Parts: sequence; C-alpha cells; structure tokens
Amino acid sequence: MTALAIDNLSHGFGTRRALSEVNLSVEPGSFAVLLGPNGAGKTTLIALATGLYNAQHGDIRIFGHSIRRDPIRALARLGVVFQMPTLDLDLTVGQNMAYHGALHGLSRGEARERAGEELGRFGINDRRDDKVRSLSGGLRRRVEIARALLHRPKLLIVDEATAGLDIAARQLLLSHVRSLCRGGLSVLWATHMLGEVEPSDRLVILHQGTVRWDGRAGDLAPNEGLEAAFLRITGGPS
Ligand SMILES: Nc1ncnc2c1ncn2[C@@H]1O[C@H](COP(=O)(O)OP(=O)(O)OP(=O)(O)O)[C@@H](O)[C@H]1O
Repeated sequence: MTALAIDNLSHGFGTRRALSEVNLSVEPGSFAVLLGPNGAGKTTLIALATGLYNAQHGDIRIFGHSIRRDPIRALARLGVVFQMPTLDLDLTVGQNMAYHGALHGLSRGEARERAGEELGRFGINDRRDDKVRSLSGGLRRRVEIARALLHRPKLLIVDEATAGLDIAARQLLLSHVRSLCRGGLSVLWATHMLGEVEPSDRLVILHQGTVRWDGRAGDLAPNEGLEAAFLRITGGPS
C-alpha cells in the first residue's frame, strides 16, 4: 500500500493559489525528495498532509487512511518535523519526549523506553536531562526527529529540517534519516537544497504550486546536471 498518496490536491489562500492539481505518491520504505524554491508550495502541501487545515480540493491518504475522513488512523502512522522548530525550550529533552508520548497515548514507561531508543540511535541520550535551550541548533533538530518517531510512525515528513545548520550537522541529520529509510521507514523530505538530493532518490519538483518533474533524480538530467535542470524547470535565478 502506498505510504503517502496525494490525489489532485488544490489549495489557495484568498485569491492566491498555493497548490494546483498536485499528484504525488511515496512508496513504502522509499526516500522521496520534495524539491522547490521559496514559495513553491512545499509547506502548504505538508500542512494539508498533516491535517493542519483541510484542502479545498483533492484527497490525501496515509497508508490508505484519508486525512480528512479517517484522521486518527492516518495521523497515527505519520511523524512530522515542521519547518519551524516546535520544541519547548524550557523543558528538558526527556520532558519534550514524554509530552509527545502522552499526546499519542503512550504510558510514561513506554515513552521513556522509546525515547531512550530513539535518542540513543541518534547518539544524544546523554543530553536527555538538559534543557532544550542549552542545545545547539543541530542537536535540537536531532531531538525533533527522535521525537517524531516516538509513536513509531511508518511515514516521516520533514520540512526543511536542515535550514540554518552547518554542513556537518546537515549531513548527519540527512544520513540518519536515510538510514532509517533503509530500515523500512518511508520519508518525504522537503527542501530547496539541491545538495541533499541523491541520484537514486525519488524526486518531485514543485514550482508555483504545480509538479514540474516526478521521477528518479538520476534520470532528470544525466548530461545537464541537477542544478542546471532545476533552474531551467523553475525559470532560472529569481
Ligand atoms: N497563510 C498564508 N496566507 C496567504 N498566503 C500564503 C499562506 N501560506 C502560504 N502562502 C502562499 O502560498 C504560496 C506557497 O507558500 P509555501 O510556504 O507553501 O511555500 P514553500 O515552498 O514552503 O516556501 P519556503 O521554501 O519559502 O518555505 C506562497 O505564494 C505563499 O506566499
């Protein structure tokens, strides 16, 4: 069953059209990159996929469950890291994890155990009792990804999680999520950074609210190169 199926999705704000007839699917266990310049519609698409608001047209299903008609089952299978950080800076890492666990109906013991597993996989279990405020930007993003996985979702959507991070922190975050993907997690990774795309990735290029390319990244422009192809598709530097 498709991990994320977006059918004919359209949405606007007043007279501004943010998404027009977007179709997109993420297969189970695959790493899909949603690539688009500023204002392409990536965050709007993710807000609709996570049920923050309802789409004006179209349908979104997560492992077969419609976000509109069956949101509880759909959201149980979904982990999200939003573009804007959402950790409580005055709580410790462990307290942030526990709060998320409670929202998903985990007992304190379960939440504690799973937090240990997820933070451990990321090498940050020793920061569990530290206030989030004392962590670097890269560590905070690692905590957010660990937290998004606490309820064991099968699909992870990440919106520009590497923005503002240095190159080492960016690579570490991305390689961790890629390794989770090899373990069976399905991932939709939204970014405007071409350097985060690998030839084997499924690549969806969004521009001005419409899908301009959908296929294996390596097939986009074997001769031209990704950057030149991206600029051609999105109309060049703005
Ligand atoms: N709440 C809103 N009210 C009005 N217009 C909005 C709103 N949210 C987004 N838009 C508009 O919708 C379009 C798509 O914006 P969106 O934030 O989804 O793009 P994006 O690809 O995530 O961009 P970025 O990379 O800059 O975050 C833009 O034209 C934006 O100005």
